[in-house]
Amino acid sequence: MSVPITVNKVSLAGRLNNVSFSLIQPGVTCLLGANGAGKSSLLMVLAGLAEPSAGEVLWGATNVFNSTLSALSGQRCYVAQQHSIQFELTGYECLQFLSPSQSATIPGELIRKLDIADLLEKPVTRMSGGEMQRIMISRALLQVWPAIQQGSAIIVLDEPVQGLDIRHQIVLMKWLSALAKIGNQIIMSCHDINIANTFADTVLLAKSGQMLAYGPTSDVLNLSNLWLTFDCQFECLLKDDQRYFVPIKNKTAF
Ligand SMILES: Nc1ncnc2c1ncn2[C@@H]1O[C@H](COP(=O)(O)OP(=O)(O)OP(=O)(O)O)[C@@H](O)[C@H]1O
Repeated sequence: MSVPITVNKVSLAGRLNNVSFSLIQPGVTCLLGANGAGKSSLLMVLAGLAEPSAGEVLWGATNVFNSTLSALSGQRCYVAQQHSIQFELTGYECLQFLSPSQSATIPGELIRKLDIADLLEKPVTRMSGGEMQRIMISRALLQVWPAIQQGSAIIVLDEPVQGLDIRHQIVLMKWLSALAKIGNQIIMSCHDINIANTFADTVLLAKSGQMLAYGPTSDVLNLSNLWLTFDCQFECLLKDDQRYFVPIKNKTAF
């Protein structure tokens, strides 16, 4: 059963200022904004990992910060923007080590969608950036696998397509869309406007720690909002009824 998320007047000292929005329906939500806009800060608050100095985050009727992290960990997972694993663990050991409550079996669907079969025996210290990213996303999804099957997981991903080649980006985003269709909430940051435009049901636009706009992707992603968000002018191209946003060279505010 899907979990609605309400962010109510959230502030985080110097990083977020009075942010409010709600995600009632399950879906893929993309958070876009310039460097330093507050995307990672907001995702950490949403995931229950950074307590706001004011305001509240509700998952259904539950105030996230009245729950313990162990109580939250079966329902929500989180992938950080940067990873640092110093140990000589294999991909398989990394999944097991970081998700000790899981059985030794890694679901075939997870292995196929993240394309990690060849990474399970490979030490993470010898993985490429994109390979490591696929293992870290797998680890997070494995943590909440039973909730994902029930359509009640909250999946918080900070720049999940960062470092992935285009094929892995598309396979991942299509899969996340399918997981959202069975009730899961996917909330992710992204620097690729066209990934958001193609796959997101909802877009949040952040600027200077505040929410500039949020709502259905087709409403929120428009040329004036993109200018306000990024200080960069875009052109909108149409092909087969699909919009593509292309930045115009030499049309930035700087
Ligand atoms: N741990 C921290 N303590 C205090 N301020 C922080 C901390 N982490 C980030 N900040 C500041 O908060 C602001 C928002 O940072 P945040 O990482 O949330 O931005 P972002 O939108 O994710 O940026 P990027 O696109 O570069 O990843 C920045 O000004 C940053 O310097």
